[in-house]
Amino acid sequence: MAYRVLVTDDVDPEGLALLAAETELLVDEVPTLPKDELLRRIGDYDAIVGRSATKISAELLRAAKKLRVVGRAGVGVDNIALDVATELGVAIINAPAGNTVAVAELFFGTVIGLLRQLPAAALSMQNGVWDRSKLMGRELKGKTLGIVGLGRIGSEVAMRAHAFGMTVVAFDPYIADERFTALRVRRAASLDALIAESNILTMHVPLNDETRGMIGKRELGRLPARSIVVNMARGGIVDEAALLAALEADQLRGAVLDVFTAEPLVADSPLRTAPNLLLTPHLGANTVEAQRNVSRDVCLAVRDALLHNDLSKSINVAGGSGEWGDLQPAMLVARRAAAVARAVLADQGMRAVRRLALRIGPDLAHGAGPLLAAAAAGVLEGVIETDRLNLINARSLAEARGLELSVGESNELGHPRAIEIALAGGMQQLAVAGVAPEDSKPRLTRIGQFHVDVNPRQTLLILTNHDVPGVIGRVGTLLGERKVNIAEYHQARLAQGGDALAAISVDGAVSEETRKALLELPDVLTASVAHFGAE
Ligand SMILES: NC(=O)c1ccc[n+]([C@@H]2O[C@H](COP(=O)([O-])OP(=O)(O)OC[C@H]3O[C@@H](n4cnc5c(N)ncnc54)[C@H](O)[C@@H]3O)[C@@H](O)[C@H]2O)c1
Ligand SMILES: O=C(O)CC[C@@H](O)C(=O)O
Repeated sequence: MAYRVLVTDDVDPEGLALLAAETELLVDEVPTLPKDELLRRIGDYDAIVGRSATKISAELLRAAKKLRVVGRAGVGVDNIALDVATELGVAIINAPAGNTVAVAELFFGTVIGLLRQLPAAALSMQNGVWDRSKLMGRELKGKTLGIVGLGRIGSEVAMRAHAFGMTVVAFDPYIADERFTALRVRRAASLDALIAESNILTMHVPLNDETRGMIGKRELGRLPARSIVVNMARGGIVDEAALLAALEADQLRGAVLDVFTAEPLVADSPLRTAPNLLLTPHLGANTVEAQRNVSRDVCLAVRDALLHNDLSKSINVAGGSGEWGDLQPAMLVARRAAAVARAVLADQGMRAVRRLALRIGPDLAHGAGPLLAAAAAGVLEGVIETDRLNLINARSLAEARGLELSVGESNELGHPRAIEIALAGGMQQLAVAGVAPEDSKPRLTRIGQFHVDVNPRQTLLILTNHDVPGVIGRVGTLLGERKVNIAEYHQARLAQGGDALAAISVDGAVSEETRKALLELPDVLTASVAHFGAE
């Protein structure tokens, strides 16, 4: 099966060649498309790869009936309707690391340019002038650099700032003290405290509700006199009108903006003529090296998502780390154990599951997010009407139906790679457990109190019966007569002569008629069927 990939914007060819090399991928490269044309064409594609110029709106995502993956050749995903993508099960993949150094270098290039008046100097030389006295500059050495956001770019800026002899202070409540220490950066107690001592204040945070307008009139007024403000993160983090007013009032030494609330910046924007404002047209990531890096990173991840269902690079699959391949068998157990628990409870009359509690052994703790998503998908499989139930949207779809989800690590499951799903609703509860060893096939090991040992393949039939002679034979004969091939038959009992449970793995489907016929057999008490979706 071939997948179609639409590439918009200017994505570096090195990454695109990796996509084009795959016979199962058909790549169409187009320039940045007008909104309406993109809307018209998107329905044909399984994936779209682009940069910040292409807006992946809710409307576009809803029109993209085949879309499985959005690849963003860069960091910021503020051009993508992330919630809608998650709801629809569309993977969002970005390239978070490849352009970090490019932004950090542009920071020093522009700040030094501003401090040494390089744009004015270059212009004066072009105009035949030789006036050195007007072009007196300032040094970075000894100045205090205040960094808001000590993530990838903030860290690279901090490291380089030491080489210039600057004092480096940062505000980032989400970063641990150890990271500050490792970077030799002093932690500011608050944003206000950082602002109060920053000769140069630079923003390296994502744009979100917390950071929009973070630096406004009040904050600009609290900077030391003649400070510099830099925004290379996203337009809107520094309030443009307040910045303009502060520059016009000569309250600041200057500012650098690489990003704008509306891009491209309109030709007659007052920012273009503001004093001491150095503007660049969103050039942070515009180096040959950075574009090659992000293009390769995103294209490899899009390829793996489409061809190998590897969603480990997808930012909307919650909280997975480590090897995706290593988690696959455990995700299969989680999904199938949940489907078994749901099927058995449904036959006991409990259809409205209210709680799903996942417990995992310590060796699977790194995969808690994807495993919980897999379990949620197992509960919803065959129950909800959607053509795109997957690891991306399973949790949000389950929660939207009022299902409470929880996950915890446990040493009491008997195996470091064990998985237990407990479903509950009303007074009823059922736990189904399994293991996903590294060196053998995944197995279901417990259904309720019964210990079983069965590989959950296409369909699992779960029977309870009186533990009396002849039941296994009668069940086997009935299934044989109905051409249902048994792959594994595992009988478990709690005590001789009491109740017993059979976990029967069969090839193909088991019809409702066959299930009812099984219930008619002497000594069979219940019969449940869990049909598993595609792996
Ligand atoms: N100009 C460009 O071309 C360009 C290129 C790449 C990235 N960017 C932008 O730069 C920004 C930073 O990118 P990054 O790769 O370093 O991201 P990152 O996720 O590595 O770092 C962001 C940091 O901000 C911190 N943070 C979040 N909210 C905060 C808050 N309210 N107060 C203080 N700190 C907060 C986070 O803890 C994190 O450490 C993003 O907005 C990204 O879109 C711009
Ligand atoms: O060049 C781009 O597409 C934007 C780069 C940058 O802002 C990013 O988010 O990675």
